[in-house]
Amino acid sequence: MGGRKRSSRERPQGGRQQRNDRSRTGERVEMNPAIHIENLRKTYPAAWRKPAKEALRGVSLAIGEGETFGFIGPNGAGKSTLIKILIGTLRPTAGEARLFGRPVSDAAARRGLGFVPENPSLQEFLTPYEILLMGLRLHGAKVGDERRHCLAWLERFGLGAVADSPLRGFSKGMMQRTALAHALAVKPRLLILDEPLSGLDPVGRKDVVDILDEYRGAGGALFFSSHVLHDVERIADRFGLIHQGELLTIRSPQEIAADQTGRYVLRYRGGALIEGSREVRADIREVEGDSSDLAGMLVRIHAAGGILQEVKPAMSLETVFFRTISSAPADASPFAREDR
Ligand SMILES: Nc1ncnc2c1ncn2[C@@H]1O[C@H](COP(=O)(O)OP(=O)(O)OP(=O)(O)O)[C@@H](O)[C@H]1O
Repeated sequence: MGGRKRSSRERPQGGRQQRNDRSRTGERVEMNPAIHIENLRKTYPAAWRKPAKEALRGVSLAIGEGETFGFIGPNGAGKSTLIKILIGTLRPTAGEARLFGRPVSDAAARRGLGFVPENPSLQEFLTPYEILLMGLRLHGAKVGDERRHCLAWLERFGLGAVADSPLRGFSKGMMQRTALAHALAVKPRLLILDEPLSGLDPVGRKDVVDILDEYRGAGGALFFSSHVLHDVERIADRFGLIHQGELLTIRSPQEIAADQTGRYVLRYRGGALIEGSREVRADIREVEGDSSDLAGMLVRIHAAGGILQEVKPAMSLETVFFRTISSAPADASPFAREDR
């Protein structure tokens, strides 16, 4: 942590120390990127009354040191399968996965890797402090005063007051925050997070996004999965969309934003309904219009006695993203409704 924070515009895509090598997918990549995946396939074998399942169908991807990559996809798309292969707990059926140039089957590849699964299961008789301390020792992280280091991270995640209380009785969000603190405390050069915000309340989500943004600003590589684009769009340098085991597209937030249609929704409170507006909740109204008419809409809302609450693009980023890579109508988007 620490160090000067860079904005996503300052940061080169693909992370720092980029060279002009090209992968088979045509991306500029480093010699030893944080993650390198080549034509990865995974088929779960058939089981009793269950046919074989092709969960990954030839995924190729390179993520540079210092890059933040969001892996987005609906339920069952293959996100967790790919993450399990990356952390070495699942063997691919075919293809190759490397961390910092080493095959994931090599234990040394995982040195400096911080990982948080979707539903972390932590030993309930341990305290958050003990969990973090174990992580430091396992990773051989050199931090000076271990207790102070661990407590600083626990405080960062709002767990300072319960640092020495057994995890028994912790809420799902507190477990998630303990697991995230554990992953960050080991000073990882690569963080892999499966649905890092699941189980967190809105305040917890914002805190975690801020902490991840800081980690990313200090140059760490981050690979996270999510089915909610909205929460994590701020921190990713690139997003990959996976659907039915195939990586359909990779885009930057800037490219996604450029795909917006130029139509906006203005939400206002009170006053009268203006032409084209509709009441979405008691006393809350929305009107949609073209960006060229934004000023006009504001004037009409003001004249009707309304108070502006929000201006947002007419389509959610998730809808734009999905439309970009698919001819499916927006309504058929398989993503979580949370993002709307
Ligand atoms: N152990 C398993 N045996 C058989 N099929 C599996 C197994 N694990 C996952 N699958 C199947 O593989 C596909 C991909 O699952 P995966 O868990 O990777 O998706 P996901 O994108 O992480 O989904 P979610 O967002 O719901 O966690 C799904 O169809 C799932 O049912």
